[in-house]
Amino acid sequence: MKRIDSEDMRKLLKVYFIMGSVNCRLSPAETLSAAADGGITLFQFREKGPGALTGAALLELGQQLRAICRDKRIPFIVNDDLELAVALDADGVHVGQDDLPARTIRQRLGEHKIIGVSAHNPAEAQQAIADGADYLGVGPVYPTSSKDDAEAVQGTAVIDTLRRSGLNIPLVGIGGITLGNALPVIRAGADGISVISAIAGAEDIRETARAFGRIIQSGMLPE
Ligand SMILES: Cc1ncsc1CCOP(=O)(O)O
Ligand SMILES: C=C1C=NC(C)=NC1=N
Ligand SMILES: [Mg+2]
Repeated sequence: MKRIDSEDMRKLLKVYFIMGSVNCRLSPAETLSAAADGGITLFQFREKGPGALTGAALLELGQQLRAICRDKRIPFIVNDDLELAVALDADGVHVGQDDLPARTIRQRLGEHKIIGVSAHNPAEAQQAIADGADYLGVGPVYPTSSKDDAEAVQGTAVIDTLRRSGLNIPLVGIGGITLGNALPVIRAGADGISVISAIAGAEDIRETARAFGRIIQSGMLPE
């Protein structure tokens, strides 16, 4: 089996929804189903922060969300936890700079699984690419309240800098992204946007996900 093609990876990154039980207004299952009906292109199960589930409850929620993604034909990514990803037969894993290196994940999961790595500068980006990452998560682009240990807010300049340094790897922006500020992230060179609260906390989850899709699609069109 070979690695995912980068153009296919770019398509998956367009509207990349991330969530865990602590982020949801409705139940996680209702939230994910509505986001999926709104056309999200990729999902990441990220059970983290105060009140996050652990043990059997974590596994059960993961199985429930994995089943929804299988049903809706949306690839299912697990944040941080390689063993949970294996237990849930996830399509991939996303790791930060303080998690297992992508090289180790690749050896454990094999070529056909998706590996994403958080990067904040060209050096971290280059290392992730050398380690076999399929995409980078770059941010926080704007202030966020969904990650209590987020690195410094960098604006869209961080994406611009990575692209100007010649990096062509599939890349998604993340951090405080809303319908109102998503387009600059695309204009700076991201292949898509990654969102927790703007979708999970939305009044109308399906319509909000759909609106992100329209913005990304329109933002991609040449002027
Ligand atoms: C996981 C993560 N990594 C950088 S910012 C962030 C949280 C993004 O959440 P939100 O979209 O609600 O700002
Ligand atoms: C920290 C993160 C950065 N980027 C992505 C896509 N997911 C994450 N969990
Ligand atoms: Mg992490």
